[in-house]
Amino acid sequence: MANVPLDTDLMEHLRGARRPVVLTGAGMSAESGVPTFREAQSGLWARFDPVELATPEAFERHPQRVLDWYAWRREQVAKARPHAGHQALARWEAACAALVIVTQNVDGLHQRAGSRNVVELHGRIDRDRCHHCGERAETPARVCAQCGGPLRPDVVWFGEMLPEPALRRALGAVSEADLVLSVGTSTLVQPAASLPAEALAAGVPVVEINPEPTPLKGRTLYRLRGKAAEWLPRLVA
Ligand SMILES: CC(C)NC(=O)[C@H](Cc1c[nH]c2ccccc12)NC(=O)[C@H](CCCC/N=C(/NCCC(=O)O)S[C@H]1O[C@H](COP(=O)(O)OP(=O)(O)OC[C@H]2O[C@@H](n3cnc4c(N)ncnc43)[C@H](O)[C@@H]2O)[C@@H](O)[C@H]1O)NC(=O)OCc1ccccc1
Repeated sequence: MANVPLDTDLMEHLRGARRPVVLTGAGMSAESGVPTFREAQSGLWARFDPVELATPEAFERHPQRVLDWYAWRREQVAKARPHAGHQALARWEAACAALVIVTQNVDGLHQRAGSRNVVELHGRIDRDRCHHCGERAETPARVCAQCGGPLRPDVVWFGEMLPEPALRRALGAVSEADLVLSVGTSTLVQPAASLPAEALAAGVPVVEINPEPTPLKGRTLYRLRGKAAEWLPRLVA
């Protein structure tokens, strides 16, 4: 990848972008040691499908199993450190205050790298909230201080609606964007996956960074085959 010359057209879009939006998925955190959603099932969790564990139904049926899975993932996130790709995006934000990062990741690595304009579509794994009343838990506890309900990670589970303010900010940013990057996402989970597709439908240049092919296609799509920590530092001055 390193010696692949960068398309001049693409470089012009990067240099000229005034309202860039960067969409990130699990692949953005892979080089920081956080396994992607598809890879998260190793060792004792190998026999569970993540899409099944990350549901309100699984929590109601097997609360301890779901809490143990999140405890395991929290350890990995706590050990992880932002990589050169996260740092490049933080540098870009410092140079272009209008840059918005819209992430599906729940690990907070963008903020740890210094990025501020981060929209978290699927919540945060290092916080708890009440499964019944939604109240955030300030301190680690087993039940909600407000209603006594069970506490669970403050993430969006499959079948649950995304936080409305975050979704509105993401849709707004993409509708005003003059450049979109789609980094480390398989673009299979909705509604996040509709964001790069909408930008392409509007003829906005979209740069995809992924070592693997994804279903994303469109006239203004630039595919950069490779890894986030390798490509992003090359794209950002
Ligand atoms: C599986 C999928 C088909 N299901 C859905 O999309 C569902 C249901 C659904 C709604 N509409 C639909 C329409 C059609 C079909 C299904 C649906 N969506 C929902 O339920 C959403 C909520 C979705 C959010 C779920 N929560 C997550 N996370 C938080 C929890 C937690 O983390 O525990 S999703 C979770 O999985 C997703 C994983 O996707 P990716 O991030 O793309 O990661 P993945 O592992 O798949 O791929 C990694 C990629 O990186 C690449 N890569 C690897 N290494 C690198 C590298 N080094 N550099 C760059 N790239 C790299 C790989 O090649 C790969 O391409 C992320 O979003 C992640 O946040 N809610 C909802 O729609 O509510 C209203 C509603 C409700 C009911 C019914 C109708 C409507």
